[in-house]
Parts: sequence; structure tokens; C-alpha cells
Amino acid sequence: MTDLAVASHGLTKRFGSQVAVNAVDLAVPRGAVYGFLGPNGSGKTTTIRMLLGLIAPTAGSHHLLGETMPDRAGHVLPRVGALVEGPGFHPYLSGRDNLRRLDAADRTATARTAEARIGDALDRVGLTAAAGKRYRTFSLGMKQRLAIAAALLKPRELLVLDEPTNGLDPQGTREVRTLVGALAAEGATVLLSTHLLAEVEQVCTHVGVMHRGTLVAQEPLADLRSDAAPRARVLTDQPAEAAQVLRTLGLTELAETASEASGQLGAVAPEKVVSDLVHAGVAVRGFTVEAPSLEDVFVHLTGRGFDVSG
Ligand SMILES: Nc1ncnc2c1ncn2[C@@H]1O[C@H](COP(=O)(O)OP(=O)(O)OP(=O)(O)O)[C@@H](O)[C@H]1O
Repeated sequence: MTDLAVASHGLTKRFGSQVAVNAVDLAVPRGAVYGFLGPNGSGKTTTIRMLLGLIAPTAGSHHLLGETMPDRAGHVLPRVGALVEGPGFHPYLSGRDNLRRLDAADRTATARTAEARIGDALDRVGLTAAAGKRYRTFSLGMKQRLAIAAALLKPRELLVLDEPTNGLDPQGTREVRTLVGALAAEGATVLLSTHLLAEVEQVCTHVGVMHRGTLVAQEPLADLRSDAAPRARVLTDQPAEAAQVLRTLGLTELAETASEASGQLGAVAPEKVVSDLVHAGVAVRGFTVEAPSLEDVFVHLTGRGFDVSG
């Protein structure tokens, strides 16, 4: 249990007759950057809210940092930084004063080090220059970064970030990714929810995929990639004949267009495909073997695409 920063067993949440989260068994190894991926409405936020004790599960149990939740003794949550719904920022206070206010309200924070910690947190999210401006003048991206800074006011063993790049421009998105990487390099475990594949591909070591309240896959990113079977693609003016050769060789999931035939290779060697095509007299203009993108893998798992536009 101790090698997992987050572990849940049968975690379930019903809202009336709707099952928003259905028997989810999460396993987030310590030190991982775990991408909690799923389309909008698949149950990510509800799961995260249960993990943090913001709502009670209908069924199931979980541990954070090796401790059983809920955290009645208050030992665990101070070691967990969370970005779920923006903390209650005051619109007329500056970014820096908002952090001062939050830190002062935290009984586990040391007042003596507050200024240094606040300065450091603002610096980490790139808000030092803007920290004197009133919160209500902040862009959505600045608000999001201030919320992350609030989660970084103390050293954290576990960071739980719900859609941390929501509302950020490309530059802000890159900064948050770099920040997540730096936090992980310092030893923190990061659980971040997202509906963006690019986010997972660029920063995560592990992935959990939610679909309609169910965790449909959970693996190291590298394993998820290698689960994906490569496809052979033949460019030709004789796609029907080419597809016949692929079928005979045992390729699966065949597809044909006016100018190409393709199929999943499975155990068939690409060289064998090429030589059989030539023997069958198919005029081949091009031949490629493509590993499917992560998007293909996710579409396969969830039966639908992701909103990649952000
Ligand atoms: N308080 C609530 N009362 C009723 N239904 C809810 C409540 N909170 C969430 N739901 C429903 O539970 C389902 C899962 O929602 P959830 O917000 O967890 O999904 P999500 O994957 O985080 O999506 P998003 O990215 O849009 O936040 C949705 O159908 C949502 O409408």
C-alpha cells in the first residue's frame, strides 16, 4: 500500500439514479505523474472530489499517502496540494494578498516563513510581476496559475490538479507542464485530470482512462502505447486486390479507400506483406507501418474521440 500515493477500492458515487463514478480502483504509484483522462462528464471531477474528502462516496474506500481516508486526524490533507475548484479568492485583493490571506487561514502553515513561501509560489507559476494586481483584473489563465500557486504554498507530497491548464493560453499551458515536470522531479506525486491527450503524452508517466464513470484502462503510458497494434498502409490504385492480400495474410480491422488499403499487422512481418503484394501483382505506390496514435488507442477504449481542441 505504501508504494501507492493514491489507492481506491470500488469508489462509487451516485447522484440520484445516476452512477457518476462506478467502482473505480485507482492505483497511483508514488512519484508518478498520473494523467486521469476522460471526456467531459466521465466522472473525473467527482472522483477527485471524493479522493479529497470534499464529497462522501456512496460506496468504496481509499487511501492517500498510505493513510485511510477520511483523514479524521488531519495528518494527510496538509501533505496534499489540490486544485479542484478555485479557492475563494477575493476580487479586490491583489494576487499576493490573496495568497497571504489563504496562508494566514491555514493553521498548519508557519507564519514566519509566509513571505518567502508566497514569493516562491508566485515565482513558480510565473506570476511575480503581476502579483500586485487585483485578482478581478486577472485573466482566466492568471487566475488558474494563482490557484496552482495556492496549492504550492507548502511542500506537498501529492498534488491533485483538476484540469490545471483549463483556460490557459499555449504559453501558460507550456508553463504549467514544465511546472508539473519540475514538481515531479522533486519527488512529488501528481494526479492531474485532463481531457487533453497532448497533456498526457507530454507530461504523464501513467494514465487512467475514465469512460462513463468507469475506469476502463490504467497503465504506465509506455505500456498503453505498446498495447496498440501497428497498422500497415498500402497506397495503390488497386485497393480491393491489396485488401484481399492483407486478408489472406491474416491482417485484421481492414479498411479500404479509393487509393489505399490498410489493416492491423498483428504478428505478420511487414516484409511478408510487401512481398505477397508484389507476388499478387498489386502495383504498390507506397507502404508504411504506423503505430496508432494515443488518440486511436483512446477511441478504441472509449468508443469516442476526445475534444483535442481544448
Ligand atoms: N452534484 C451533482 N449532482 C448531480 N449530478 C452530478 C453532480 N456532480 C456531477 N454530476 C454528474 O456526474 C457526471 C460526472 O461528472 P464529473 O464532473 O465528475 O465529470 P468530469 O469527467 O470531471 O467532467 P468535466 O471535465 O466536465 O468536469 C456528470 O454526468 C455530471 O452531470
